[in-house]
Amino acid sequence: MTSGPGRIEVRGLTKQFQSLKAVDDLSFTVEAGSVTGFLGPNGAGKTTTLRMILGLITPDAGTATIGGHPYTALPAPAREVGAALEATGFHPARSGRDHLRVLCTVGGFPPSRADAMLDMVGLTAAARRPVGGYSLGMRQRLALAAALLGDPKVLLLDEPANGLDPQGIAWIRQFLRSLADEGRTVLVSSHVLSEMQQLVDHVVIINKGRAVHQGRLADLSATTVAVTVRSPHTTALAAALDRATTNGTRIERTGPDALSVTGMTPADIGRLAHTERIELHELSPTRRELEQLFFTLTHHTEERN
Ligand SMILES: Nc1ncnc2c1ncn2[C@@H]1O[C@H](COP(=O)(O)OP(=O)(O)OP(=O)(O)O)[C@@H](O)[C@H]1O
Repeated sequence: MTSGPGRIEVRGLTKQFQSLKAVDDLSFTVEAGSVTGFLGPNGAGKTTTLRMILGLITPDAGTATIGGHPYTALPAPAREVGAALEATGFHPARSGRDHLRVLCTVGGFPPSRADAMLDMVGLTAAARRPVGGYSLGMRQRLALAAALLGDPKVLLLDEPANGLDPQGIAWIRQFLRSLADEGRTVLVSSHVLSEMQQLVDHVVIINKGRAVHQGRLADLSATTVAVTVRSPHTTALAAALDRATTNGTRIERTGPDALSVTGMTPADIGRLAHTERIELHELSPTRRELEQLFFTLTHHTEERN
């Protein structure tokens, strides 16, 4: 099997808890150099999948590999994969710095990594304070620092933006982007889709344990992009658009001087208006929010079930 370094491959992964199929024949691939959002509503099976990728739960069927190997078969897993599954499990009386230094000892990393990572996640000022006094956002940063200690090629983060304020979300967005730009694989789960819109470039969307969509976020938005067109001559414009349309084009009148056009680019519409000598007052694409797309996708799967 050929597999690039850092590529995560999930094939037919299935896990049943009593009568509940938490993960159901799930397959997806995450490439190095990207930030991929692993998205789905509460209970969709995201954490269970991450735990199976990390060898913490045994699947009933299917495989999950990192760089072509199951996690448990990696020669130095802590140096290859960093994971932050939940920002709990910290000893409340221990300082953030001591917490990371313990992990350095366990993982065989030089103790200097602890301070370097605290600096990287912006926790240097709080490094010597007990973790018990940290906010949820600070714990998220500490969990991220812990995941990065071994300088791993692959990062698996479960809801890393949870508890961060808008400034923190902006920070993590840039931080994860820079990690991906260094060639790392970053897989980030979330059920808060609005947080992910600016953060990820690829998405794997799951619902009830099954994949409902995967691909580039840009492609997902582009498929449903609508163009708002304003003109004092909407009737003439609609007629011209109608003559020029292909199968996938939809023209809706959204106001006395406005049309919404799906299936044509702003450039196509502008060119046509120019040729037909129709005055335009606005020509703007309106991308559907990820959240709205997500509800459409999960609603469709529910209808199928
Ligand atoms: N150990 C377990 N025993 C029984 N059921 C479980 C167990 N772990 C998870 N589940 C159930 O499996 C389903 C999927 O849970 P999972 O935590 O993977 O979802 P999730 O997408 O991560 O959700 P959230 O966003 O709420 O964390 C849920 O219905 C959950 O209650």
